[in-house]
Amino acid sequence: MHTLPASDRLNLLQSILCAVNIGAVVLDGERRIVLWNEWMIRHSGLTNDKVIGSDFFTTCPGLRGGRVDAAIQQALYNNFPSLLSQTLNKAPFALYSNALAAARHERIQQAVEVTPIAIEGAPRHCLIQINDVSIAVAREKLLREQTMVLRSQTFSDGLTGIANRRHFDVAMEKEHRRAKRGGTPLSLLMIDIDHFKAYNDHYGHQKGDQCLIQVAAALAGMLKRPCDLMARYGGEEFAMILPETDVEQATMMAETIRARAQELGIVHERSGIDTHQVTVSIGIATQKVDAPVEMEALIGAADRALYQAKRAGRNRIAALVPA
Ligand SMILES: Nc1nc2c(ncn2[C@@H]2O[C@H](COP(=O)(O)OP(=O)(O)OP(=O)(O)O)[C@@H](O)[C@H]2O)c(=O)[nH]1
Repeated sequence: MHTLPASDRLNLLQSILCAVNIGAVVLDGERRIVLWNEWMIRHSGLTNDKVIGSDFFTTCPGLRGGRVDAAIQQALYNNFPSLLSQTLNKAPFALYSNALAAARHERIQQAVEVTPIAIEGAPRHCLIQINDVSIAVAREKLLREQTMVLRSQTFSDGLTGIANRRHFDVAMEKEHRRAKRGGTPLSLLMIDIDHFKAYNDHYGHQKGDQCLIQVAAALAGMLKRPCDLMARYGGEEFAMILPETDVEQATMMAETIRARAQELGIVHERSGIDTHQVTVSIGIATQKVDAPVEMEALIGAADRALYQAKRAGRNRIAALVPA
């Protein structure tokens, strides 16, 4: 087997340390820098004549007392290697991909590994390896953002932008459970645009869509508390979940919504009412604190109340207590 003489082997090792695409720093037992490879020079701007032999924490003062410091102690004094998670440690070393990034203080994203090194006849040293994980971090960030967008799309209605039926189902179940557990009232409003088929037939589907968008935005804008939810329940029907709201408060809210929809002044020649405006009918159901019901019973009661409001002439509200 052909082996290189010791001096050539050293040269080879040095060339490898220059060529590798990671940062490599070696500290002696006194935490003095004994190796600072080309990658480190390129990305730190600190040359070997400045760093070799110097105290590591004088050269990198920002690292004193932090996780890298603890990892170095673990390696030198306890002989334990450490891998510093990128998410917890962001970018500990002042390393930059180029001069522009340095001017903007945009550090390379880093994964840092600290390993103890045994050297024959000398106190233990440690090797610090720094990997540039900027691309992986950027990709992760993009994926997270895309997931957020997808999630919000999954829960919002494509036409009106308010919560969709799926969102309603999830929120309703959560609020129903919360009301039962906390012993609080829970109200549900079913809101339906009156004579909407006639509106579509008279003005066309596109105008119908515009009407839905306008009504949805106006009604959703009336919610005041973060746990209230207005959703498109289906077609021209909306549902409003009002946690911690008793029947009197829900009735007041429904009446305000009915009036607000009419105030929008959307012309509807076939509305069947003298003012020829788009109106809504609203069914209210409230689950009382002392008489909790199944969720389906609450939704059913709101539906029946809506039907009552329609039967009574539309542009009005009706309330039912579920049993
Ligand atoms: N433009 C538009 N129309 C829709 C949409 N979804 C449902 N509709 C229409 O909404 C209308 C609902 O009609 P109906 O259920 O008969 O009720 P209505 O005419 O509003 O009558 P009442 O509810 O009894 O006052 C139908 O003509 C549907 O085509 C939509 O996304 N866009």
